[in-house]
Amino acid sequence: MLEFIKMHGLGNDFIIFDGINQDLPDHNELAKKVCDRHFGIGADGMMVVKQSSSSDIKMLFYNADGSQAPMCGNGIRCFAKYVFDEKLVRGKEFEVETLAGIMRPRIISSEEKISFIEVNLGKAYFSSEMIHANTNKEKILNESIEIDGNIFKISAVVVGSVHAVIFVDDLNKIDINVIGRKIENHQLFPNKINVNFCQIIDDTNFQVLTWERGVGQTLACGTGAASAAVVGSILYNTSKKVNVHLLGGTVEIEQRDNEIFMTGPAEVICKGVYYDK
Ligand SMILES: N[C@H](CCC[C@H](N)C(=O)O)C(=O)O
Repeated sequence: MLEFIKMHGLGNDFIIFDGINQDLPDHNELAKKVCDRHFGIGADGMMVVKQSSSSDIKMLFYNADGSQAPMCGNGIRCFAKYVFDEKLVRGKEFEVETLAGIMRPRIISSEEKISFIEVNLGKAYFSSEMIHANTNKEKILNESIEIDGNIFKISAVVVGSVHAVIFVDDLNKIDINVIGRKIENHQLFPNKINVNFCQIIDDTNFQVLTWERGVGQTLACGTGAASAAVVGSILYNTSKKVNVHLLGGTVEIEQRDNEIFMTGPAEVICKGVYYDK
């Protein structure tokens, strides 16, 4: 039996296991099983808490299909609430080691069910090499790609994880289940990519639809929202502080001192034991 907590950030939901005080089986297999919405607990992703040698604590993240991802924005807010509430870290500001480097959460308000958390996500990177993009171009910024006869202007960026950002005039015209999947698996991105369709409402408000690598459509993506905010400020000179509205709610993204800060909720759904065998 494995103890777990289920949480969500803006409807992007996760199972978290303490991997310090209990032994866990193969993480990739476990993620696939617990995230299954019919035969498992049901979630978009799974996180494991581990001890870190370089930071206060370490987060491992897995998608619902069992693949490992470097980082998750909504996930790390939930992770931060969990390790703070369980006193696995000391203080309201701490460092979390992830495969994408060190992230710095700060607990802004803390209640049993819901807390608000800011996370310093670090910098955005555009190099095609980091994105593992199949191109000679140094970066992919507002490049045209054709999907089913339609041209999309795509930008690719690393903010914790890899993201494609596509600005469109009208999100209602996007069939994300078709186009999201095609861009995720496009030959330009041999390692696949998360996909964010973005409509600018005004200088400080974006609407974003998310398609996640290894999951499918989700209600929100924190690092995707941050990617949209960064690309928007470069291409359209939008504000350095924007509210990104997603299907599951709103996250605030601020760029200051060359770093990206994400602020939003983390909410507990339930705790329980998972019968692995
Ligand atoms: N939902 C997450 C991102 C997960 C990224 C993952 N799907 C990948 O394969 O990179 C977020 O809130 O930032």
